[in-house]
Amino acid sequence: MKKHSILIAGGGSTFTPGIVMMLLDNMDRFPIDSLKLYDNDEERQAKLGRALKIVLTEKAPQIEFEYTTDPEKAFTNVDFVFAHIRSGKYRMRELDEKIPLAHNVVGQETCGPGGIAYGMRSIGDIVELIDFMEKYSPNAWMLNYSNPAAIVAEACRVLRPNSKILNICDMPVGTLRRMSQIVGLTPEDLEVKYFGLNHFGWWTSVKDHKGHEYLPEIRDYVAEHGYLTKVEVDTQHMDASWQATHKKAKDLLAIDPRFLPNTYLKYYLYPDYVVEESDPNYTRANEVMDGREKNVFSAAKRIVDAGTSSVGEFNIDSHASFIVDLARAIAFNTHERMLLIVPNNGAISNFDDDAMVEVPCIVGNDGPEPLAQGNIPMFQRGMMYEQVTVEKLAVQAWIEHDYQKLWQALSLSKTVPSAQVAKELLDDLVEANKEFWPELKRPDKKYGLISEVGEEEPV
Ligand SMILES: NC(=O)c1ccc[n+]([C@@H]2O[C@H](COP(=O)([O-])OP(=O)(O)OC[C@H]3O[C@@H](n4cnc5c(N)ncnc54)[C@H](O)[C@@H]3O)[C@@H](O)[C@H]2O)c1
Ligand SMILES: O=P(O)(O)OC[C@H]1O[C@H](O[C@H]2[C@H](O)[C@@H](O)[C@@H](O)O[C@@H]2CO)[C@H](O)[C@@H](O)[C@@H]1O
Ligand SMILES: [Mn+2]
Repeated sequence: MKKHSILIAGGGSTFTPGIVMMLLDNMDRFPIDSLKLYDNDEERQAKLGRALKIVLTEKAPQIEFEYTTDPEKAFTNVDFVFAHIRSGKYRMRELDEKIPLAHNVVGQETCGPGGIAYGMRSIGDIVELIDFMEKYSPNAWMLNYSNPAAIVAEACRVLRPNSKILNICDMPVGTLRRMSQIVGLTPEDLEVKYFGLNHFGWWTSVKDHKGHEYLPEIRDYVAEHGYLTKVEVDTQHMDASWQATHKKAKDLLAIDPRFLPNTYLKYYLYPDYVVEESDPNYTRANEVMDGREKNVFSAAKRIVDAGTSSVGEFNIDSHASFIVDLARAIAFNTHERMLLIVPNNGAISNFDDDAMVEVPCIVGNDGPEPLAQGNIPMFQRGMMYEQVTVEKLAVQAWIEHDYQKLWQALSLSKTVPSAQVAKELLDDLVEANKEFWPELKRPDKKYGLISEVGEEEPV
């Protein structure tokens, strides 16, 4: 079996150790002979790199391993780039969440104004990674988890339409794992139909391989418990805020019980509830910094201090298995069925061809072949059209350095109550993101000012 060479870009990510452990666990079905880490933060990456060197020396000494901040060293001679960078790191994620909340608007990593702000930081960094890959390993594939995946995917479609990059999300696989537990099966037993955008979609069918439809049974469960399962199936998402998110799915189901909702829809359908439930002084970024980040980096430190991997725990989960399965599907032409973010091109027949949608695909050597999902109903189509336009406007704003388009993107987001709030928020986000965003061209003063209440002259 051919052995592959993997680069993990964002080597200092909290998800890097899990993916490395998953690669080691899959050596019989996806053997590798070289593994490299690349990050632009030398110190952060070295903390994990030193620990992983010990793990690999003990468990798979035949794999060549290195970590580097040099793009040429990193991207040369690789078959796959697994990318999961966080432009602006947790410091900026915290602001993406807290700035909107200060305006009583949803504060979330990938949805609403926070997601748009993060997108404006990510686009340039992802394009840079693609360009490194194409320069140093022109035949490689990039499998990209870096968020916000919807905006990143649209930017790739527009800016690098022929590049071998696949944008992916672990939410559908994580939720499928929950669904399979609800009906007493495993994810491998089930095959789904799904349509939507990233973090914005619906399951229309969940069948076993004999064709039995489980959606009604899962629906009955979700109507009562959301996706909260009796036995925790997820090593990452035990935190209170995620439990609340899984539970809230029951209210997402209520608005259209024909389909099973993606949990992220809560930010669009119940934004007032989300704001009410949020603590503007302690958001998910704080929970992650105090939880996953501390756990991963302290496990790494224990390994480095002891000089052996037997003292530290790195978890593997569906996030890691999905990216490894995807690489294997491409490498060995397995034609597995997976949910990916791809140009629509008719997959959803009554939706725009040039929208980046999330649908099931068959994956082989040539990448994904999207499966037709047919027509979608008016309610979902309307919501998706609004949201995809937000994402497209944000990408155009980045490309054209256009303040007006970004203001439009924020105003159109279902999470933002008015153009007035959108503008106040945007001005705070511009200020916070000075280091990262392109400088935006301001609107024509003659038209671009909002009048204060009571300021209008009588005609
Ligand atoms: N698509 C999905 O479903 C999914 C699931 C989980 C995580 N993610 C994403 O994975 C990424 C990593 O998440 P995390 O919580 O582990 O973050 P993290 O901050 O722990 O790791 C990100 C790493 O990227 C590095 N980095 C930032 N900009 C870079 C650049 N331009 N070049 C190289 N390295 C760079 C940082 O130094 C950091 O070490 C985030 O984008 C997150 O949103 C996506
Ligand atoms: O708040 P975070 O940083 O913990 O996670 C944000 C990410 O959440 C989703 O990924 C989850 C996934 O839904 C869950 O099933 C499990 O596998 O863990 C994942 C990561 O923690 C989401 O899909 C990502 O886009 C977010 O970045
Ligand atoms: Mn995701």
